[in-house]
Amino acid sequence: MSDAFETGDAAPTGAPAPGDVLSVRDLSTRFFTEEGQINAVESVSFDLREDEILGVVGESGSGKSVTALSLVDLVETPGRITAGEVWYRDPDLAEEFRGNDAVRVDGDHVDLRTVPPRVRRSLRGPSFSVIFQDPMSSFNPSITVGEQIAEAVEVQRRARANPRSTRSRTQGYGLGKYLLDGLVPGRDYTSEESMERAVDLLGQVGIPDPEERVDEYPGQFSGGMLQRAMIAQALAGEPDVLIADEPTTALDVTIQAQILNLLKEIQADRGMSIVLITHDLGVIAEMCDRVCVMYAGEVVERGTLDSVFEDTVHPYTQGLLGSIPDVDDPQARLEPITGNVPSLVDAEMDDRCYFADRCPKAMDACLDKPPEATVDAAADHGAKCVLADREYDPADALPDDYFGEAGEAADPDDGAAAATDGGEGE
Ligand SMILES: Nc1ncnc2c1ncn2[C@@H]1O[C@H](COP(=O)(O)OP(=O)(O)OP(=O)(O)O)[C@@H](O)[C@H]1O
Ligand code: NI
Repeated sequence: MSDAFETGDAAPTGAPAPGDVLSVRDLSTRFFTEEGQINAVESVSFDLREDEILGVVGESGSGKSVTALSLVDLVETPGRITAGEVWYRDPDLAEEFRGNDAVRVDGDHVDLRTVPPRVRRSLRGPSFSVIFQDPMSSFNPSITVGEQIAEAVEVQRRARANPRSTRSRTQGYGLGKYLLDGLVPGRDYTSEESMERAVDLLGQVGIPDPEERVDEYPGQFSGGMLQRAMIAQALAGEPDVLIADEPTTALDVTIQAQILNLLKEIQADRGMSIVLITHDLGVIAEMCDRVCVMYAGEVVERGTLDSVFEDTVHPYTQGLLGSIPDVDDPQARLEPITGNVPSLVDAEMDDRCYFADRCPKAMDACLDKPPEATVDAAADHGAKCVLADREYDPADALPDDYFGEAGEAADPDDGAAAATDGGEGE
């Protein structure tokens, strides 16, 4: 046991367990903008277990994507990870850095925040892969889909032959924003073998006639087919962890279901772990083993799907659950959570439960920031809410107008956008 966790307040979920592929501890990511410091991710902790799908859900602007980018070290300026640990299980990597004073190693886990950036980059593809909402912007339109997948295969092949050396230099356009520092892949870059593998992968993700489609350009693919191609590309490196950020949001409902099924199959066949980001609790219910609910940059409730859905503690989670369309009664009125997502500008954030101003059960006690309380240890269920420890008593409710005008219509697209001057550092 290293001293890596002797960092003051106890991380809610402790040291990484052997079955955790990823253990995130107190991760914070900030954007330092002219409007001030934006607390996009605030002390987030969770574990990703072997062979599971972990859902991350929350309204727009709750920090889901920035959390994903933080995991793969792709936060761009003016953003920066300001605190926390990202423990990744990799026995070889752990062995390589054991005894290195600058790198935190714990058993088979390595804190990726402490390894050299070159090593972190080298893990994208073979260890982590990311798929995004919009496959169109992630493919280079002037290179065939096959070549772009073959390039990802090549990257992986070279990485195997030459661990942690030049692989990032040659990473291609395929995953666009993600495999950043690429040269333009071309025929001379992609061997026949890797093209064959690309055909193979396209077949595996359910693209008909892969031998022909491999030579087509991204523009010739439908949105659903391109999303499949993107998944094929993400699989090229045979990653342990697949991070899927709203992978179906841009697709129509039938195609959405197909892509989600595909992800589920892939997960089961390969025993990989998936972080599935969505704003749709219905998708979470279909897909996930465990769930993290995010609000205003924080994980406000997390645990096994059953426990979080059945013994819901946080009124925010309850609100999200209340807004799932009922498949049996699609005409039923949904109840959106009223009010807006809060500003994440540091100077504007009160030191209280961030949901209190929208919460139907806000009490005096909510004016202090609630730590994460255990709801059900066996279900790994915790909530940052005073209701984890006590029953709601209407007698304790804050006056209706406590936070000013209540009952504004929910508008998930604005809210966090409102920013003013006067941000200050930590
Ligand atoms: N480049 C940036 N500069 C400044 N602020 C940013 C930047 N990127 C993200 N943010 C802020 O970080 C916060 C979290 O954004 P994030 O994209 O993670 O939300 P999300 O939960 O993924 O939302 P959505 O469901 O809309 O994708 C938002 O307040 C956003 O404005
Ligand atoms: Ni997002």
